[in-house]
Amino acid sequence: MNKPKIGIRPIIDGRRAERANLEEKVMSMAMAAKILIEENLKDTDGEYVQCVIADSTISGSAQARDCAEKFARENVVGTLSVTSCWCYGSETMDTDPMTVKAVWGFNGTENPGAVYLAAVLSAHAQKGYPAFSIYGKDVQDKSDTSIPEDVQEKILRFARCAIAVGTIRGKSYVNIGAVSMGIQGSYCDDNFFQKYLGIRPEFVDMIEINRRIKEEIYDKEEYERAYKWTLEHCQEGMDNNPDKMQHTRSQKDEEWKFIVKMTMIIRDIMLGNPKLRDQGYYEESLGRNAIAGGFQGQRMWSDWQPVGDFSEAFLNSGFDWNGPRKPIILATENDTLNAVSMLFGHLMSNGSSVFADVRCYWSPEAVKRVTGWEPEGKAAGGFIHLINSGAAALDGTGQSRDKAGNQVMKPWYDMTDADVDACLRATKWCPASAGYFKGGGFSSQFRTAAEMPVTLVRVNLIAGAGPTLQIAEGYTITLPEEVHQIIDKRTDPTWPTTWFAPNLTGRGAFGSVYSVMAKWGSNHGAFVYGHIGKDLITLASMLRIPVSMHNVGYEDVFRPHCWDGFGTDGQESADYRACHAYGAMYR
Ligand SMILES: C[C@H](O)[C@@H](O)[C@@H](O)C(=O)CO
Ligand SMILES: [Mn+2]
Repeated sequence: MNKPKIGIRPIIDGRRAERANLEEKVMSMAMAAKILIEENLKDTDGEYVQCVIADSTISGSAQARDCAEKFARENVVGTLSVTSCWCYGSETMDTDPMTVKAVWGFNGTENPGAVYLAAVLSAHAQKGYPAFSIYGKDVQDKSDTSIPEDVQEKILRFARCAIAVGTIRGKSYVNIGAVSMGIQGSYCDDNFFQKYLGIRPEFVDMIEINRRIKEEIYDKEEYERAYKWTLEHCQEGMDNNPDKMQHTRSQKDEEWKFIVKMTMIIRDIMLGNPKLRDQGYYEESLGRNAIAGGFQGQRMWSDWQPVGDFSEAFLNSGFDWNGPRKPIILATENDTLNAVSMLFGHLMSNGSSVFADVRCYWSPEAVKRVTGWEPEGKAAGGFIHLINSGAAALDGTGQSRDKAGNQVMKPWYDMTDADVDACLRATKWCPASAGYFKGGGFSSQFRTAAEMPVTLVRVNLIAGAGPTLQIAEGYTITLPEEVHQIIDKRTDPTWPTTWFAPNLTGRGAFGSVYSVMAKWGSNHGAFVYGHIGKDLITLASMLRIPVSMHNVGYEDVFRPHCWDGFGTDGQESADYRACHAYGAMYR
């Protein structure tokens, strides 16, 4: 596979007499940027991102063409033009409308790279090609070949987000089933996926799962292994159903077998499986080139078949019976917009995304009234109950540990056997709530028992405004045991619970926890590990999705330079105007 790459364009003054001493400097900047990216940035496969450098320095349009040809062959999705000197803006710039662009101008004054930067950015702005501006805060000596820290951060953020744009381009979104319970996000918007993300939506009827189970279209050797592993590692939890609604032991035993097969089948529908080819199922073996998908579940499935919770929970986790593996994004209730939220979070963290109902704001007063406990510390302003109706990536237990022993959620490729074990031990599988889910199955029950920095994300579609993004950085918090029990039991205690306290800024949407909840765009959100709001803001600007609400500091907002041409004060409204002016990336 020709993976997306970052292309580096060393730019130079065309006057050969002048450039002799510059050639080396500009090439050394290109090389330094390549090394920085290749040594620090991993893609979602856990592989280091690759860069290509133009075959020659670029002083004008002939060399710009040669470079563009090379980059097209190499699947370059983001271009970083670098220079330490004055060069000719509109003659050297990258004019390929499909690449994401940045320019790094060396901050020195002998041969002013930053003057080129300013000039070429004005050309980008005037021609309508958004480009990110990178330029160090402090003047460097001409002989200094190091990349200052502020420049490093910008180069890496640009590269991470550009690679994400290239990773999703040309992939598919697989809707398994149709619309769940009238949830609007579950009406897959073809226009949004195709034009904003470059992703092709596809539909597969849920009956396909039954067909593959009935006709045994799955890898039987893997199934035996997966089933055995499941019996050993997945603890059955309490049956919360009234006695007469409980399924019998033998029904439950059959349901376990069914849900393991169903998980493999959904994965195979999305990604394919060469083993199916050996069984004579060539078309099935190909899969659907999915980057994400969703499962309708309620109601036409869950009214008579085991719920999809086991499948959704494991596919979204950073591991399964085969050990650590890349999360396979699968939205609950076919909420396509939450799937995109999960996808964005995954692309920025290389870890799992946890799907959740944004269910309830617990004010400090309400907590006190119901439990007698006065919230303190991070809970002092109240908190939000994140709880999906039965499925969540097991990474959300917060049981993985970093080297220092802190509880974290990790990029999947850093997960150890001990992490996997700990996540499994913290999860119970409770028979699904029979009132809601007549077909049985098992819900993943856990509580996030860790204080972790996380970012809650949601993509919305707003008539008149188009797609928008909401970002809330904050912390998962833990509550005193008794308090947790009292308020968790007010809803379905067989579901996975996370208590979330967003970081407050004292202003606007982040003036209070209440306001964060009140302004959330839908019943769902997805959280990932870390405070990745600044990465999401950069990614959203590349895809021309305005951010309607965020709690990231002004200094950390990094968008294409021309965004400032739409206003530098009220960042949100300038973002909307810029996104509308440039429009979706793929027309
Ligand atoms: C069981 C219920 O139907 C839940 O699935 C429902 O509250 C939701 O999750 C809505 O998003
Ligand atoms: Mn829901």
